[in-house]
Amino acid sequence: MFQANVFDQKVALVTGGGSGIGYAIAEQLLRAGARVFIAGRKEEKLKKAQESLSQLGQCAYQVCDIRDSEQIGQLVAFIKETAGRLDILVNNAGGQFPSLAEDMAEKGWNAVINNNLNGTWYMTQAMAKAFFIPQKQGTILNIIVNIYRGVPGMAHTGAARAGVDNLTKTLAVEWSKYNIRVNAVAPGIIQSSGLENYPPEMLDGLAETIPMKRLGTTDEVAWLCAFLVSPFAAYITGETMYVDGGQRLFGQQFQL
Ligand SMILES: CCCCCCC/C=C/C(=O)SCCNC(=O)CCNC(=O)[C@H](O)C(C)(C)COP(=O)(O)OP(=O)(O)OC[C@H]1O[C@@H](n2cnc3c(N)ncnc32)[C@H](O)[C@@H]1OP(=O)(O)O
Ligand SMILES: NC(=O)C1=CN([C@@H]2O[C@H](COP(=O)(O)OP(=O)(O)OC[C@H]3O[C@@H](n4cnc5c(N)ncnc54)[C@H](OP(=O)(O)O)[C@@H]3O)[C@@H](O)[C@H]2O)C=CC1
Repeated sequence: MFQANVFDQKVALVTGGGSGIGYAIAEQLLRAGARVFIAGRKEEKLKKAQESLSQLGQCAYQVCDIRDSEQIGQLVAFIKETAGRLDILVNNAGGQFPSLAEDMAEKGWNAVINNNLNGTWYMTQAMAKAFFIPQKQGTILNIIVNIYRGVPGMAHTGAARAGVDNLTKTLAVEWSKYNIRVNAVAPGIIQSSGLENYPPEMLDGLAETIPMKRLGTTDEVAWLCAFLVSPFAAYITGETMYVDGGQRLFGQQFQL
């Protein structure tokens, strides 16, 4: 999408870069010249992704659970040792499970809040303190979900992602003095590995509930992400952009 040198000398970290949307984001950044680190919980997945992404440029992986501060500290050390700096953080790692609000166990609620809100925060604060604030420069991009009309059928993730949406605005203001931009992207329903976590019957007829009558692709999300972390978006901060084929404005989101 960009010329090959847009991210020359830039170092990026994509959490959840071993699959789906995160992989597509890593691919776009590499194609435009960035050096890219990917992180996730499953080594086998990361290794396979890194092998294929390395055909496009410098790519390394590290196992890191975004909920674990010790592992985040090890990731900071790894990036410092191997690249010496970080310019771009894409908080893409996340997930949840469908459940009616009244059926949700306390443990399940906490697991989803911890993964999507706390994990994103731990990673953001650690990378800002280690790199962006001392460098007086950095770009953070948070991947959330379509929260425009709430998230019926997944109240836990709606609450967690709305927290990240608001954090995006707050940090954009607080950290503008360090020349750090903070934005978010809210994908609609995207044809990616992530959808394998949902029963196929939940996906039946879903395209009809979207004005564009189709699901999005991982590239269509990644193109927007690459733009938002690029110098072409230098004056955009505190913004959440939807890439959803108009879904947020139209029709029924979930069969409840
Ligand atoms: C309409 C169609 C779908 C539209 C999609 C909308 C757009 C969004 C799409 C995406 O986000 S795609 C990405 C999808 N990827 C995932 O969702 C990842 C899947 N899940 C996980 O990563 C993990 O399960 C978790 C949610 C982060 C939780 O992991 P953790 O290891 O912390 O907890 P667990 O020990 O697994 O579970 C704790 C607790 O949570 C409850 N629970 C977990 N899974 C389910 C489930 N499938 N159904 C019901 N409840 C669940 C449960 O209470 C667990 O405790 P125990 O009962 O196991 O003791
Ligand atoms: N696909 C869709 O329709 C939509 C997806 N999204 C969001 O986009 C993001 C990417 O989803 P998608 O690519 O579709 O799905 P995937 O399930 O393929 O991607 C999720 C990634 O996050 C990683 N991950 C999850 N939890 C953790 C954790 N605690 N620590 C580190 N890594 C973690 C996973 O890696 P590993 O298993 O190795 O830990 C995986 O690579 C997610 O936040 C998702 O919720 C938002 C809206 C719609």
